[in-house]
Amino acid sequence: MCLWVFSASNPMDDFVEEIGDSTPGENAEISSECSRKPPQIGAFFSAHEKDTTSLLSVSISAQDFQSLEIGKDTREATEVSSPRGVLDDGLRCLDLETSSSKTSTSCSETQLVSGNSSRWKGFFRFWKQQSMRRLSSFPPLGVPKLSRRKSNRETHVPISDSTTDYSNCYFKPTWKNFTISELQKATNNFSPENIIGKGGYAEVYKGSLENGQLVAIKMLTQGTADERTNSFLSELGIIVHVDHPNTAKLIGVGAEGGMYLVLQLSSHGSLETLLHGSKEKLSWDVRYKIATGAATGLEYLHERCQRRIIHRDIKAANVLLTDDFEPQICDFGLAMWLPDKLTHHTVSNLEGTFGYLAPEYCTHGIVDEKTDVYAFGVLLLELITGRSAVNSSQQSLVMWAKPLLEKDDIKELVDPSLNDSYDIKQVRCVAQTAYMCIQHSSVLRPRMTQVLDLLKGKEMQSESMKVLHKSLIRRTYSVELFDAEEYNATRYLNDLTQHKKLALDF
Ligand SMILES: Nc1ncnc2c1ncn2[C@@H]1O[C@H](COP(=O)(O)OP(=O)(O)OP(=O)(O)O)[C@@H](O)[C@H]1O
Repeated sequence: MCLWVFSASNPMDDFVEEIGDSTPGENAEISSECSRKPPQIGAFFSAHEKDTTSLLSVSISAQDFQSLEIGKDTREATEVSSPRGVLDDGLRCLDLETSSSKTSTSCSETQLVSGNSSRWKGFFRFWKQQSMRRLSSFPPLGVPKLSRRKSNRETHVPISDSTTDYSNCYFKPTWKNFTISELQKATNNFSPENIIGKGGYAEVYKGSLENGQLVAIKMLTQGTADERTNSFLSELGIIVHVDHPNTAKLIGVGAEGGMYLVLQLSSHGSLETLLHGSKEKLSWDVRYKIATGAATGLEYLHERCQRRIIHRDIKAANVLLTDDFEPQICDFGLAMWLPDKLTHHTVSNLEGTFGYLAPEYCTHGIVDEKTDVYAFGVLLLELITGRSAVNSSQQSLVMWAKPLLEKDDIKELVDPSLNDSYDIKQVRCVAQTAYMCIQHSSVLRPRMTQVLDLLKGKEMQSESMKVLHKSLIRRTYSVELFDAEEYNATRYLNDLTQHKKLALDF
């Protein structure tokens, strides 16, 4: 396996070092060192340029924009793999450019990396100018337009050096810019009765637009203005980029008097509510549909989307269900891009949800597709067992289910409320898939394409599945020992408790 590690002893020195073949144990050591290092700045600016352009049509009031400006001090810690990081870098380049004739090292490095940087400077200058002019909403005809991409490989970069030359902008946004009065009208003035969900960052209201369309309006409520702006831009940057039947759909945004995302309403709400908070129990057929649909959505994010996206908060509360129980992955607030060249990214802040956090993320802050795969394995266990990821006595579902999975004790695993009405073959497939997804060692977890094969009982048809299967069977004594020593059950629970305590203290 090839591991790429960022060296960041000086955050300005962006370079990637190939470490070479390494065992999981070696990976852990190297990554541990990485996780203490600051995130890279500006290195992947060019990799995100297409996505950043999506933000062109978002109107940000001058006040909101000031929040971005005030947030400069915290930018050093911003992950460049997030759309927010990309945006911040661009703005910083612009600030430095306008305030000083000297160009900072990070900016010049950004320019070195990005062959099109001058166009990007143009874009940010343009965007900043528009915001400074207090354009609370772009008039439809004034919106700079870029064409929507036609294929995965096509790029339409809209910005030329002539900073406000609208004729060079081909972007045609597909979402609407809502005024605050439109949103108030849709939600009966944000009546508490219209609240359909609450998360750690937002309240979500059911709304009805003038044309009768039902929507979910996500109003960011938590954190400082700065944090809200960052979170809004991060989520927006990702959600405008994704387009799949199994991901949430954006209808519009509102940036007047707050920050709002207007989403297509998923009439059945979240899987969490249906699975754990409803008297009516989901049938096995619906659960299996949700398992395969959510896997398809996550596979799209990881492998089929134009840029690889790591969701970082896969959980039952972030899977919405449409009229016909089609699952849609939502809440891209923590999502980040993983540039093609990299196998993983390390983060310094532990974010996510207890019970779904992969061991390597807890210990080393490593984020890659496999951290999502682990969380997806927990979600599969919830579907089979009907139990929550962490119960009221803080018992982890993984710890409870693992011995039963190893004994293939399906009867004990399955949600008793299903009353034996389930397809045993399907349950076995889902259970085996979950087992592989929750492996301690991330290299032993399948990729999402393999997860899909496994869920459909096709594992032996695919070559890569056979390899993975063999590697699982051939787990050597030393690998087992590594897992046991590196991250045993007790330590996992200790970590969970510690993180929870820290979160509460904070
Ligand atoms: N499009 C939608 N249709 C129906 N319900 C929705 C929709 N979007 C969100 N919800 C409901 O609102 C809840 C919170 O939404 P969301 O997860 O986006 O908020 P958040 O504050 O970002 O959450 P988190 O704390 O997980 O980061 C969801 O679990 C779901 O119940």
